[in-house]
Amino acid sequence: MTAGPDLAAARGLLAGLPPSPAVWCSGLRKRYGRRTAVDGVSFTVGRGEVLGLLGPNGAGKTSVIKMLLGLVRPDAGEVHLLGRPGRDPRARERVGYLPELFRYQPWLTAAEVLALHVRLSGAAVPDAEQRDRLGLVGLADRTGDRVGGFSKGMQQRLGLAVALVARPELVVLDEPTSALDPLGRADVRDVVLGLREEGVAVLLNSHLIGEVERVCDRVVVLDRGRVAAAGTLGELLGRRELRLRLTGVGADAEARLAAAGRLTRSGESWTVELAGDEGTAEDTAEDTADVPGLVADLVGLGVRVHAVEPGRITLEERLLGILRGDRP
Ligand SMILES: Nc1ncnc2c1ncn2[C@@H]1O[C@H](COP(=O)(O)OP(=O)(O)OP(=O)(O)O)[C@@H](O)[C@H]1O
Repeated sequence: MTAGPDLAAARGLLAGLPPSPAVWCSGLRKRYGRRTAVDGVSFTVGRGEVLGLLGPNGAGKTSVIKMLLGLVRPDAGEVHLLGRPGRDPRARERVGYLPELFRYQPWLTAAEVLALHVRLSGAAVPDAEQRDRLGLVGLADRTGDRVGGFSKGMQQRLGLAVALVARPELVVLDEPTSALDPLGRADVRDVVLGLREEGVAVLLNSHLIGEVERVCDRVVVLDRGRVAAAGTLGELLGRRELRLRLTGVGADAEARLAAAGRLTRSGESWTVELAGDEGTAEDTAEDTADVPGLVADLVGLGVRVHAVEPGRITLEERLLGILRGDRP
């Protein structure tokens, strides 16, 4: 008896399935002494997805990240990274990690730190590509300088280059912008968006909610070691709105407004709830609805348009609501 045809059939079936998620964790639990830091946390990060981990100080974010990466042993729960069990050291081969706190050997230059990490990872990354990574994080003109003389922000940029240098399929960034100036934060935002375009998954732990709102596809909110909320920004923040101040609205114009979405009115102020909106907050309402077309139609119907303003609640407002226990 040969196993050939069965094996081939099984391979065929597997090949037809979607790739395993970049991160899959279930029932993660961790106690430190009598304190429960993480209490039954489960979530996934899809391939090429940017997931934001949010929550107040001490919520368990860094503990979860360390359990995912095998740096802290969970008391319970399971982890799979890129389709391999977390216990398997090969699971971490294609994972880049920027820790919250780290220090590189101060006597090494930035290029040497990168070369060292390439060697540790076992990946074959040519020198030119390593230099590119330093350029990407804004250190192109400091490659030959010793890390001991780097500012905190420059060290964090180098940490990001280290996380990215071995061509990871999953990048875990624990507070990547805590030491960065606004320009540096914008750079990291661009780096994360670039990774998503390349199909690299990113798990981002950040207290800068605006940053999370701009780059993340989905968000997991931790509170006292548990998942307090999870979902896409569209799901967490609700539908986007278009607020208009209009005069001279006749029946035809009102019908045109109602065709764009659910309509409410208070005097001259009209609010249209835009339908079918699941994008990141980077997109504005104008991206998902034909706002110029709507305005042109209204003007054509004799309406005077005084103001048009896209809006919805911010992630910060929603996060505070979740942590206070408000219903969505
Ligand atoms: N090594 C440790 N020993 C004892 N307690 C710990 C340890 N690491 C974390 N804790 C505790 O676990 C809880 C969660 O900590 P963790 O660092 O995971 O939170 P966090 O959400 O990352 O917080 P922050 O936003 O302040 O970085 C806290 O109560 C913390 O005191």
